[in-house]
Amino acid sequence: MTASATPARTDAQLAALLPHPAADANKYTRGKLYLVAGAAPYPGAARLAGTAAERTGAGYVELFCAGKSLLAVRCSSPSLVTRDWRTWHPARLEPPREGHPWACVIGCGFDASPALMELLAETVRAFPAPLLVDGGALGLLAGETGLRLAAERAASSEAAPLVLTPHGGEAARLARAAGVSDTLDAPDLAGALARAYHALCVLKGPRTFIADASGAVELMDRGTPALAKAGTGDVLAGIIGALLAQGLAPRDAAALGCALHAEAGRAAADALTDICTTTEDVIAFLPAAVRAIAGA
Ligand SMILES: NC(=O)C1=CN([C@@H]2O[C@H](COP(=O)(O)OP(=O)(O)OC[C@H]3O[C@@H](n4cnc5c(N)ncnc54)[C@H](OP(=O)(O)O)[C@@H]3O)[C@@H](O)[C@H]2O)[C@@H](O)CC1
Ligand SMILES: Nc1ncnc2c1ncn2[C@@H]1O[C@H](COP(=O)(O)OP(=O)(O)O)[C@@H](O)[C@H]1O
Repeated sequence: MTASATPARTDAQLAALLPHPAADANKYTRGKLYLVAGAAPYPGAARLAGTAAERTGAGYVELFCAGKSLLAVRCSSPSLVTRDWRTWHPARLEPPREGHPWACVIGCGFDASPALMELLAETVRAFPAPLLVDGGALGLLAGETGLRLAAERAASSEAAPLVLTPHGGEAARLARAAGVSDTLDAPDLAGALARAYHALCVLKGPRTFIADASGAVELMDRGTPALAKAGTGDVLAGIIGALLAQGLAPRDAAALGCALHAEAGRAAADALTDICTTTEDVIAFLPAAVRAIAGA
């Protein structure tokens, strides 16, 4: 039987979640996003996620990427603080201080290299604040080791939340690894993945379903086929990551993030046509999305 998804939230409900900065804000109180992304073949994915996070209000985005991606990202996005991911050691981080929220996004532009499995494992084990897993890292998570790491994270005393943002292909891999039927309807599949991986699951597609392990599923269907372009998923990961980094609860960050992403796609398509909209345009039209939702 298909789980029934609750309808998308109203703009007024979403507007109440927008993280406007306080008058006395600084870049750390606005929220820090650690972004572990961009293997050598995919520096663009790291840049897309990072700049989308900056546009969504994160005060500080620190990007850890492959040595070979460093120069490309640094030259194209000087405001991203960009480091070699061999210096990423989440186990050495002290938990964030009160009023200085953090989050981490890992996996945009990951390939299947075994060294990246170690990076992912250390991050799932030790990152002490909300963690979003996207892109190639979802393929690495899809296996016995990934299932065990997710269960251990959920059982640890801090139990900082885990968020997964698979597209249909990534969801099928996660499902196979967990013994979940990948023929389930999307809302049921999202719920089954949430339970199997002890996570909030944002199952992306023309209609996006946000499910948690309790069985609650929320529908977001305000997108546009103009969003069917390489890299728009990396943009969504950066947007939701920035909202988590600003202290929103995972369900709220996912609902608002998906709505902003969809609305930015619509605003870009209105201005530039559904044919000509590029992934970079989706980031450029995030202000229009914020205005549309804030004006509700
Ligand atoms: N600019 C950059 O640097 C960019 C870098 N990127 C990075 O590339 C990495 C690989 O990510 P990826 O998504 O390109 O490839 P992969 O995970 O192998 O999945 C593709 C397979 O899944 C299947 N599939 C089924 N349903 C699907 C669906 N709804 N949506 C999409 N696919 C669906 C599909 O099968 P098909 O439908 O063709 O039968 C196909 O065989 C990742 O780290 C990402 O971050 C990209 O974001 C692009 C911009
Ligand atoms: N036809 C469509 N209608 C609405 N949204 C779409 C459509 N196709 C794709 N999207 C959205 O675009 C994004 C694509 O993400 P993903 O497949 O992960 O791209 P990538 O891996 O290239 O970054 C998702 O947020 C998805 O919901």
